[in-house]
Amino acid sequence: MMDAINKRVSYDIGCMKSLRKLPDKVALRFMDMMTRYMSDPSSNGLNLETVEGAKDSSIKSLRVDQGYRAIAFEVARDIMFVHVNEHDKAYRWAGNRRVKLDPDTNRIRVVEELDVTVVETEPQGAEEPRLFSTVTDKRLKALGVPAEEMPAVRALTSIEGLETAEEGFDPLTYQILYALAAGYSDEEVYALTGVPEETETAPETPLTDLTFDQMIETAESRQTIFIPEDEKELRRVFEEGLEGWRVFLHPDQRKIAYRDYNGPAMVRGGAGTGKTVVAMHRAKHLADQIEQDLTQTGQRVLLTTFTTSLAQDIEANLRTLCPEHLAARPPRIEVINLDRWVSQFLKRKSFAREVAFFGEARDRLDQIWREVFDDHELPEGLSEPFIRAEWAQIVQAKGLMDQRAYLKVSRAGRGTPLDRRKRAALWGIFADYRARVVSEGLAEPDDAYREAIEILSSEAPNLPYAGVIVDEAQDMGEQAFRLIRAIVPEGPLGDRNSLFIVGDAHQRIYGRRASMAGCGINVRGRSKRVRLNYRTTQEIRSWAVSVLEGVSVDDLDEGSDTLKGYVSLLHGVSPELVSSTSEVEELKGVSTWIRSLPSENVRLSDIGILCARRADVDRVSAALQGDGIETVVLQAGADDRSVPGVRITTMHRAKGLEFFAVAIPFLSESAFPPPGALKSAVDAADREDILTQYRSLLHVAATRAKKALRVSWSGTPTKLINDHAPNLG
Ligand SMILES: Nc1ncnc2c1ncn2[C@@H]1O[C@H](COP(=O)(O)OP(=O)(O)OP(=O)(O)O)[C@@H](O)[C@H]1O
Repeated sequence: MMDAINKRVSYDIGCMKSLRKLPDKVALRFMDMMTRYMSDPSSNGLNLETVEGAKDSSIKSLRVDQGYRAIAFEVARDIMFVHVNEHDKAYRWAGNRRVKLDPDTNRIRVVEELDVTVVETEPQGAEEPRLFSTVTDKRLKALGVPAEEMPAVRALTSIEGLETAEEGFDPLTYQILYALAAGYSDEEVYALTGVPEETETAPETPLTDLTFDQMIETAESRQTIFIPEDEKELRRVFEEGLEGWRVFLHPDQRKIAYRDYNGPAMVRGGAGTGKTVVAMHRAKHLADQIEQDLTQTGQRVLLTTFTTSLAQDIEANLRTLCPEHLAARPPRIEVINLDRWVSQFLKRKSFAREVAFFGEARDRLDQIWREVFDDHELPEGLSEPFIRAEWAQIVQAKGLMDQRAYLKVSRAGRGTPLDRRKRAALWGIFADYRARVVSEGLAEPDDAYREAIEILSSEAPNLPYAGVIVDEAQDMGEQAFRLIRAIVPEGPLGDRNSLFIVGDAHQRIYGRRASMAGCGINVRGRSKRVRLNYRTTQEIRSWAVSVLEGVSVDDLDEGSDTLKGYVSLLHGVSPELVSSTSEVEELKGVSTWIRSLPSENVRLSDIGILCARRADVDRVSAALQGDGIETVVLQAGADDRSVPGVRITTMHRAKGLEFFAVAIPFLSESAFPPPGALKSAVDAADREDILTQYRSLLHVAATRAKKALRVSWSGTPTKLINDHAPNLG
């Protein structure tokens, strides 16, 4: 007999789901027993009893209270709970179950060995069409359905029947069957379950050799099995309800987050594929390493984003995922948006100039440009907006400090060519502008980044960062990445686990662009893609993708990316595309749509109305309020969903958020892109860039919707809505 202290307890997703159906007091009692056992196994031993007549001798029952039993498998040092139910039902459930090590899917499976004759005599009637009658046994097996479950699969006649029978199936089998019933192709089912296709190369360790305690730890098993690290984590997961993602990662997500890399790594993936979740788990993994390795004491992980609101959301979620790392003194994880990090760093270094991120300081920069333009003659054929764009997109983005560098620089991507003479003339203007900015005690954000890079390179201050994780990488420019590289430079001992970069260039909405290689960050061979969309239905996703049709998108490095090969976990209704005759009618339509959403499932705070322009936000808010609908205009800072009201905000601010239902109004030709945006285009190439940016913005807005999307315009719709999008005639 093994000592109780050495037992490891785990819970499969079926156990968690069965608990949710029981009275609270039973679930609480079970939680209490299990957390007490975990905190002190020797004084709170688990009295596991053999289940008489069970097919599998490792199946055990545990008395939760007089009327309820939990069912577990006890194999060597592991106790894996799989079900909790009323006494008789629990025993009946346990009778035919077996635990199975399944090398084909690299998982622990819990299967029911059904007596075929029992299935045949079920009352559905022989003529009733079977749900999977067109799917062969061979195909089901290849997708990951174990032979033992085949009779039960064959007996199913409808999706509803499948849903009712969920508890009867192994959790992975259920996922496969559900996807098949919903019409997924085999390749899509593989993406969903993470089961490797047969053509993939065989793993190094033959999986057949794995024992139960090794098999339960695979990334695949852990898609459906939760192994708590301590009683605090167990309590958190029980208490928070089944917030699936916190514990049940997709195998690809787990493999990407929980491993070592010999250098910078990158994760790409379309909207809603759980990139931010991976970034959070990565932070936890690195912080766990810091905690366990005494030589790293005092170190921390920097998790940085482009926007403030995303940093706040991530910090709040990390407080449930790994509160101990944030509460440690000093904390083992720091979450902050990069602009803020730079400001704080420069302040500590007594940088005297004010960084013009927004507001009055930015107005002051506009004023300086006006003064400079008054004092200089513009080179022939070049406009003021062109010169300002050249400054921002070339000189500042690339950190050019002298004329020589500017004369040599590649201006790839800029439409209007500039010969040497024009460049020299322009440099005179740029140098004057820069001198005036400095003498006014101001700095542009790119100046601040450059300054910080210089300080880091020359002083090599001993920053406490063991690694940096970057979310929303697509919106960060070259200087930002040079800075990130300077925060954790490659050291004499190498570059292990230094940088972890997460992003999606399809969602680039601020016009900045950097290539990793160009910034000294080599991710070659360490670049991964996550493909399963957890947020948005297949129907909404494909509409959102159609908006980007024909646009070529980079992979945040030197290559290109595509939105092909993604799969959504959910199916639903197609987006509603609504044409109105006037904006008043359009807004009335939005009110009616809000009222038509099922109020028993959808809180007002789960509805988002997303507008291109700030001015429209207030207009929509006033109109909805006029119709008696409560609204909340989102400002900076985290969104507290317990405050009631439909959320109204800009498409930019909505980045990183998600809503059950989203409406995007004012997509008429004259309003989207807003006329002002295109007026600032300095040449044809710039105009193309702006259009792409607005396509991405619409893509971002549409992919905030989980289940329902309503897109509307009055008059003629914007050209950015693709002609062959669904429902558009
Ligand atoms: N393994 C998982 N199981 C269940 N839900 C998940 C899983 N991974 C992510 N999710 C959920 O999917 C949604 C999208 O995740 P997340 O915000 O991390 O995606 P993202 O790729 O960063 O999206 P975007 O780029 O659009 O901002 C969230 O609701 C998240 O909780």
